[in-house]
Amino acid sequence: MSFMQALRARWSHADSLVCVGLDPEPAKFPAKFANDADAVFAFCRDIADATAQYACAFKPQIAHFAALGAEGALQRLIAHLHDAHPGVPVILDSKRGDIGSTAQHYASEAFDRYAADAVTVNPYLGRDSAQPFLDRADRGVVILCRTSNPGAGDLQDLSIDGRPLYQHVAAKVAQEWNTNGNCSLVVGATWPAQLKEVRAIVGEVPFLVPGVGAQGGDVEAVVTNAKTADGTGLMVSSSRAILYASGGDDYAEAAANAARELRDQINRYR
Ligand SMILES: O=C(O)c1cc(=O)[nH]c(=O)n1[C@@H]1O[C@H](COP(=O)(O)O)[C@@H](O)[C@H]1O
Repeated sequence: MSFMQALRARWSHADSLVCVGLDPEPAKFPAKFANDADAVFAFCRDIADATAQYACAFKPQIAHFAALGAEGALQRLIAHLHDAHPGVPVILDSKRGDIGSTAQHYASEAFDRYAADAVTVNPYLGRDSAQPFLDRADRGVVILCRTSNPGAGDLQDLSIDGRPLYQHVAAKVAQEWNTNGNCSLVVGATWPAQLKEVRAIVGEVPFLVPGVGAQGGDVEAVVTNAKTADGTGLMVSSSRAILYASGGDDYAEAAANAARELRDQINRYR
């Protein structure tokens, strides 16, 4: 099953548009992990197992593992996600982008080494830099469009031919890069007006929407501005607000509650 098929099936079967972000920060782990040499894997596994029923996707963020020298834990975690939760697609958040000959290796890293179903990609180097990812028709390519951070507009809002750069990215991806139907776009939850504008440009192309929870994005505004006609089209991603909902022994239960509450809040506006 392709990433897009899996995502659509999951939206429907789990009745959820929640993407659970897996961004391990050992300093925030509960005390019981203090002497656990495999804490990064064990903590993320516990969170994933507790939240899977509320998730349309998982999104491990690679820098959180690589900075700790924990790439092996990331590899085992993704293998565990596939084994234990086979219907839930995994998006590797690595925001890659480089000349084509190097990008091939980044695509292989995401899809062959880590066995991710989808990967985040930075489009700044242009079409040939994204091509090795786009060519993997069964995998998802999640392309940065209007990011959630405060400085998103520094470059993404620069006006070119009368409209901002991020709108050019949206139009190019939807009309030219999406020949395999495997593209989605990152648009931050912190920018409701831009969510609406991009939705109007790209039709049914799915959005990855980070920025609810710790970054303060408004769930109602996200869903009403960015859902598709059938009330789907979104992977609303939250990491810290789920992962660190409790610093105590009830961390997994608290994470499950946070994911369920986010699902329910989203579903109120679909
Ligand atoms: O591509 C992403 O996932 C991403 C894009 C973006 O515009 N903003 C953004 O926050 N992210 C990622 O989404 C996650 C947000 O984490 P929380 O703010 O803790 O929910 C982090 O892993 C970020 O790297």
